[in-house]
Amino acid sequence: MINISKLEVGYERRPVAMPLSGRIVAGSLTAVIGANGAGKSTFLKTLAGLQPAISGSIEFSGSSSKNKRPQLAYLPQQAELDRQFPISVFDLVAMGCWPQSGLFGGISRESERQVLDALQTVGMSEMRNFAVGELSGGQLQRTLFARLLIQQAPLIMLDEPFTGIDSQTTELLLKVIRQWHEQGKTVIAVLHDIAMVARHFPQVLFLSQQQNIWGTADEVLCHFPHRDHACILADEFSEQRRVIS
Ligand SMILES: Nc1ncnc2c1ncn2[C@@H]1O[C@H](COP(=O)(O)OP(=O)(O)OP(=O)(O)O)[C@@H](O)[C@H]1O
Repeated sequence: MINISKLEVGYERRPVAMPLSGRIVAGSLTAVIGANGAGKSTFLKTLAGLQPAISGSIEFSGSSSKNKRPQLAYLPQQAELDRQFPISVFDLVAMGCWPQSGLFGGISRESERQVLDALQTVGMSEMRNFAVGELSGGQLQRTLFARLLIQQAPLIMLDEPFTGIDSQTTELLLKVIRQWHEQGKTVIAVLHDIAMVARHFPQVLFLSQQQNIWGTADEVLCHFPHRDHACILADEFSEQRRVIS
């Protein structure tokens, strides 16, 4: 369980969104939505401990040591990745074993098998010796999901995992997310496609400069008259069904 209280996220003491309070229940599947610049990525980075909070608190309960961030797997936006880093698909996925193997340790037979299994799950087995720089956006995203798979973290955070990704890859990766959910992992994903959120994400957090709304998909998405839209525009939000701020 993650308890969030009066959390302000932003840069150089300047908040980029309204203070946020709520909780993320263990095993839940949450979409974070909002217009461009609403603070979704900043919120996710703050939750992951990659960005300091301006004020408020984030408490993790249920992990072995009280209020210690549990092991988490974080997928940044593709734009933040260095595609030219000289590494093969196999080695990029094997980096997910570092917590077990250490930075300079070779990977065990068992880890090697896990890497190959993960590559198979995302349909990248035959490209395992390709350099990452040679991959298409969809192939790179499959590879990064394979790395998330072998990290075996109970908490998974995904920042716009489907932006610019082809529909076949999106369907495959949505299946991986569904499996994580069935295994009881907590998954939080920043998304833009409301129709996809409505279909696949039971919990939704809507961030905006004016207010935040957090609840079930029905509670939150009823504010959007065009639930079949593929993107969220700030002026699409309907005030009439306001629930919480
Ligand atoms: N490193 C940074 N330093 C200062 N301001 C930043 C930094 N990164 C983002 N911002 C600003 O913080 C605000 C929120 O950015 P953020 O990336 O969290 O929004 P977002 O909701 O994820 O947007 P998008 O949907 O476009 O990815 C924006 O106004 C952005 O310009």
